[in-house]
Amino acid sequence: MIKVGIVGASGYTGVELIRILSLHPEVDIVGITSNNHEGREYSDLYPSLKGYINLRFDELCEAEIIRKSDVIFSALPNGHAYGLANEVVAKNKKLIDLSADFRFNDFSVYEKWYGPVPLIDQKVKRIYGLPEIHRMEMKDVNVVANPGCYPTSVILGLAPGLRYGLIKTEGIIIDSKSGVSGAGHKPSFANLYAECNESVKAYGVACHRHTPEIEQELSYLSESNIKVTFTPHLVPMTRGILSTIYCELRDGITLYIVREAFEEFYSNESFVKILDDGQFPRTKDTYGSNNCHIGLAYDEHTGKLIIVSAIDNLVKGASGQAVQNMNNLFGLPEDTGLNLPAIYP
Ligand SMILES: NC(=O)C1=CN([C@@H]2O[C@H](COP(=O)(O)OP(=O)(O)OC[C@H]3O[C@@H](n4cnc5c(N)ncnc54)[C@H](OP(=O)(O)O)[C@@H]3O)[C@@H](O)[C@H]2O)C=CC1
Ligand SMILES: CC(=O)N[C@@H](CCC(=O)OP(=O)(O)O)C(=O)O
Repeated sequence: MIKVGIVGASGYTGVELIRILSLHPEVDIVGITSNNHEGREYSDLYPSLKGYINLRFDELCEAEIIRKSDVIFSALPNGHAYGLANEVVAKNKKLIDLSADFRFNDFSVYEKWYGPVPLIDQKVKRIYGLPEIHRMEMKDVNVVANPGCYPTSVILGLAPGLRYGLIKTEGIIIDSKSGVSGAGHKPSFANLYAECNESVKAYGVACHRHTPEIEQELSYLSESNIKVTFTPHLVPMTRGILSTIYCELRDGITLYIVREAFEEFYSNESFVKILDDGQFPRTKDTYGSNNCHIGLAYDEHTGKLIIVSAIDNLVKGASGQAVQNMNNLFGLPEDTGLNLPAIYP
């Protein structure tokens, strides 16, 4: 059995990790930490998991959680995973970090958008953990940077078109919408019921910190320097991300060619589903699952390709993808413990 420790287990991605891992056939959860709930029974905080986990929260002690675990999931806010990574490397264990701390190839990009980066052990070998793109490079790493929720939906939506050179690299526009759980469980005025309910708002317009993450991976896929227009929106629902992406086809490329390319690119993937012609994703159809649904259309009027992609931000956008990465790190079939359809209706 793989011994798993979860730091930041009391947050929304933490509780989703425990929902998934408590049913994983190869996992034993050996330790959970929180900032404010030390000593408290997990199911006392989250009764939905009563009978599935029988642990109390520990105070976060990096050395202790690393000692008893084979792999640590860090579900802490940005900026907290560096110390853990250094210790993990020293003790020859693995870290899957759900924050943005290790997502950037160039740490100066992180510093510009998030803040200072402390000294990192040169032996930290890390990878951007979007398995559909990077699983082959995952073998020898000790730190997996789990992707952001918006970037997951966007990169999966654009990967085949860019990898096969079917779409133009300039002028890509991304309109994304997220449920409120994307902001975590930390209370904030902006996320109060009366602020979010019956309201939709754009935020982070022209400055959201997921823009450079999206650009890094799209540039990698297309082997060029891609800039995108990315606008996220907050919508009054709990879970889910829907991204609508507008781009231009290269000369001679048709929707038929694009659809064939998407189907081929994802033909061996367990979690990415290309919808039939004329069908478009709904967040409801991915709710609680690790699936990403993608729909495609060609707008004759403007000559644009429109790609619509839906995920559950807490599953494929965070904890499900993290477990997918763990399965890869430990040589298990990638869908182990994850092969559940969405909850519907
Ligand atoms: N929510 C989402 O959809 C997604 C989130 N992420 C990323 O995953 C990470 C976790 O997100 P999420 O679960 O939503 O966040 P939450 O705010 O819900 O949970 C954060 C967790 O970190 C703990 N924590 C907070 N501050 C500290 C601190 N200073 N020292 C130690 N522990 C601390 C909290 O403890 P306590 O409960 O005691 O406060 C809690 O366990 C973040 O980096 C986020 O950016 C990535 C993709 C999607
Ligand atoms: C709705 C909402 O607030 N969403 C969050 C997404 C947070 C996240 O997952 O981002 P990192 O892991 O990169 O910090 C936001 O826009 O900040």
